[in-house]
Amino acid sequence: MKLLELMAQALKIDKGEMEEMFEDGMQSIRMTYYPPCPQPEQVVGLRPHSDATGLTILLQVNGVEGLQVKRNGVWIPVKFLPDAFVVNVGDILEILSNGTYSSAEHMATVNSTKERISTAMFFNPKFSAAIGPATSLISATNPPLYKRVGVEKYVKDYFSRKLTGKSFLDNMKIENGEAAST
Ligand SMILES: O=C(O)CCC(=O)C(=O)O
Ligand SMILES: [Fe+2]
Repeated sequence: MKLLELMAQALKIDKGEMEEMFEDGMQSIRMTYYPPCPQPEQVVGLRPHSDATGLTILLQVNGVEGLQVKRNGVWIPVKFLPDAFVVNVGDILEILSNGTYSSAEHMATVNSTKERISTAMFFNPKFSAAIGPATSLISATNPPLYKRVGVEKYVKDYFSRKLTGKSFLDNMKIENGEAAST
């Protein structure tokens, strides 16, 4: 919550609005085991995606590298730092910040000799909240770029789609001329 509050401060989002969304929010965890593969270039560990979350805190448990982040269209391997977490901005934070923050597109590769274990902790708004650009940010000069939907619908829609890169987030974008409240 502290991290989210500091982000609200940096983004000039009303602190109360951030608290209202994320306090008593949903948290989940995914542990992934990537076995070694003799031909790592032939397989994908975890295919390219952005997390649909607010924030993801990732621990690369056994120090084996494999995480890659897409930046300006190029895949960049993330260096392993002992005793450090990787913090990923998720789609919900991109929406909330009305695009000021961009959710991180990432993937995981496998290693030819070493197994790899990662633990991702996902921080999400509470089920009764709505996901949309922060109302404290929206003005005539900063119109909403994303739709507003209830968390329940957001989660249902997310799990009913095939995930490729950031395609789910594209679905949340307001097309030119489309009403902001849909
Ligand atoms: O294993 C990793 O480093 C990435 C895991 C991940 O992106 C996820 O669980 O969403
Ligand atoms: Fe992820």
